[in-house]
Amino acid sequence: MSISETTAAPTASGTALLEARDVIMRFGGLTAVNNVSLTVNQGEIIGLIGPNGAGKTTFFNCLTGLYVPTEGQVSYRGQILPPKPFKVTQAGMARTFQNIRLFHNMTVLENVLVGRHTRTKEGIISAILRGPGYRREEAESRAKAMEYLEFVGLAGKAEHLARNLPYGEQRKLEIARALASEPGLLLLDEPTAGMNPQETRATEELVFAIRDRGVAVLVIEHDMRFIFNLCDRVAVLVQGQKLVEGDAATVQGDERVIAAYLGTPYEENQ
Ligand SMILES: Nc1ncnc2c1ncn2[C@@H]1O[C@H](COP(=O)(O)OP(=O)(O)OP(=O)(O)O)[C@@H](O)[C@H]1O
Repeated sequence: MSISETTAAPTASGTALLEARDVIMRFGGLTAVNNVSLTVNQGEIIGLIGPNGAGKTTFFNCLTGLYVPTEGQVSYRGQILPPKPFKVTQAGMARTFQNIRLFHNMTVLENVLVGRHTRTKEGIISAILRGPGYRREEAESRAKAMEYLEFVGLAGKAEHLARNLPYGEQRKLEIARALASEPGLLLLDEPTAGMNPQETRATEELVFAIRDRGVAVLVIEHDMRFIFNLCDRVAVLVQGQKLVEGDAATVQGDERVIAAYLGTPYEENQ
């Protein structure tokens, strides 16, 4: 499928990477995402928060090609993305999942190698014949994969089976696998779910380090301390709609956000 051109809007903070415009996702009579637009620029860490069932994961699925939005448009670096996860990864967006999706009976290293397949060129015939091109590429892939494992702190466990890693390390492995596709934008769906405070702090550092490598990050998270420490901007989804978007102080001080989290309607003239 071809990727068609649109115009990428450069912004004050840098080049726009992801531009979601007026995205709507309906499941029968339920509008899970209702007209949401969001831009992520190069060098940014953007947070997506909202109460349970607000539509955050559904929006992620629309961005990453798992769902075809009912309406709206998603582009990356000015190219409209085809709604196919493989094509989205190839274009430069990688993600992790709320419910960890690793190949549990494969080793840690093999899991990262799977993440590299969108960046390898040698075809299936070459792989079967194990020609020189394939062997060279395989060696390069392994070296790169080890580099990503080193980066997330799992190099010492490269030969362990993924299923034997503690939960927090499985989340790190998912991040290494996503990074192995060399994305420009990484989408993290609840990266600290199930982590203890120490692991959460380490994940915070890891996300900063990812940004410092030149990868922008869009992150869904329920841990507010994590989000407000980390993010340049935060968008709040409530019942499928974007209620507020701004820096930490703006969002934290917004009465409507507080009301949405407490489950009480906010009256405009209070
Ligand atoms: N495949 C689907 N079919 C039908 N309804 C769905 C589907 N996926 C999500 N929904 C509904 O869409 C709404 C938004 O769900 P979603 O999982 O996106 O919310 P969320 O903000 O990610 O929630 P949480 O914080 O609990 O993960 C919910 O009402 C959910 O039940």
